[in-house]
Amino acid sequence: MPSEPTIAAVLAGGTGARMGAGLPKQLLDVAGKPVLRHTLEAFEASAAVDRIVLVMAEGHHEAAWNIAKAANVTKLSAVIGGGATRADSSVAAIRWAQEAAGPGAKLLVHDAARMLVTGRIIADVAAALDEWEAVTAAVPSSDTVVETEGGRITAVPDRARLARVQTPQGFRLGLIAAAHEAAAADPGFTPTDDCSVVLRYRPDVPVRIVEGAERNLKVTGPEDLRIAAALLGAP
Ligand SMILES: Nc1ccn([C@@H]2O[C@H](COP(=O)(O)OP(=O)(O)OP(=O)(O)O)[C@@H](O)[C@H]2O)c(=O)n1
Ligand SMILES: C[C@](O)(CO)[C@H](O)COP(=O)(O)O
Repeated sequence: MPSEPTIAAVLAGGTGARMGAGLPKQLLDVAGKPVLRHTLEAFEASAAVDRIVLVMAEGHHEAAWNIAKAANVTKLSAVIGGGATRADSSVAAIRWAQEAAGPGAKLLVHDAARMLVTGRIIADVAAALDEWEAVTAAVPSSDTVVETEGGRITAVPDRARLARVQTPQGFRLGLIAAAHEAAAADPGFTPTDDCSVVLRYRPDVPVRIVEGAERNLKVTGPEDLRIAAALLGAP
């Protein structure tokens, strides 16, 4: 019996306002290639991924297809529009995946901005979905992280219990679709990732952690572009 497909949902639907470049940061060059190309190449190269759906800001779909073509990304099946928030863009990808595959399919949701994701992380997240329904890459916190209010520290959680969450985050499609459907009816909840949607609406489902990597950084501001270039050994 053929196994369920694995679909990578690459999210590039944001404005990139914190980059201040006036265009989506995924179109900026790092080490001679757009951020988006680095990310697409990682998923293209992964034997764990069958198809890619790219969520792209409106007005930039043609540019995205051109980047994929230049990189010979044959797994890219669709470029679709996103939403006002990251969660809305996730939902757009989930809806596309539901049309393309059954509820047992694996969906790997990834920030296009995490352009240095490794093949090992992608493979580990996909493999963990053979056993678990929800999985995320994460790294331990080497900083002490505090809770704050009004410029004052209100709590210092035990660092040993903290991790910094990355993407890809992997889900069985039926689970993440149902969790986001429940979240849509809750206007007071603005999740910053997809695992928090599962934790809130399917608390019975454990969210498994697999080892991420410090190099799997999220390109958010201008200095992240310089860090990513340095990690790639660019002059
Ligand atoms: N409406 C949105 C918002 C974010 N994202 C994607 O989610 C990832 C993480 O978001 P972030 O780094 O915050 O991206 P931006 O929203 O682009 O940046 P900013 O917050 O500076 O506007 C990015 O790959 C971004 O493109 C998305 O697909 N749709
Ligand atoms: C999903 C994420 O990358 C996990 O760290 C992060 O929450 C995305 O946040 P952003 O505000 O959309 O950059």
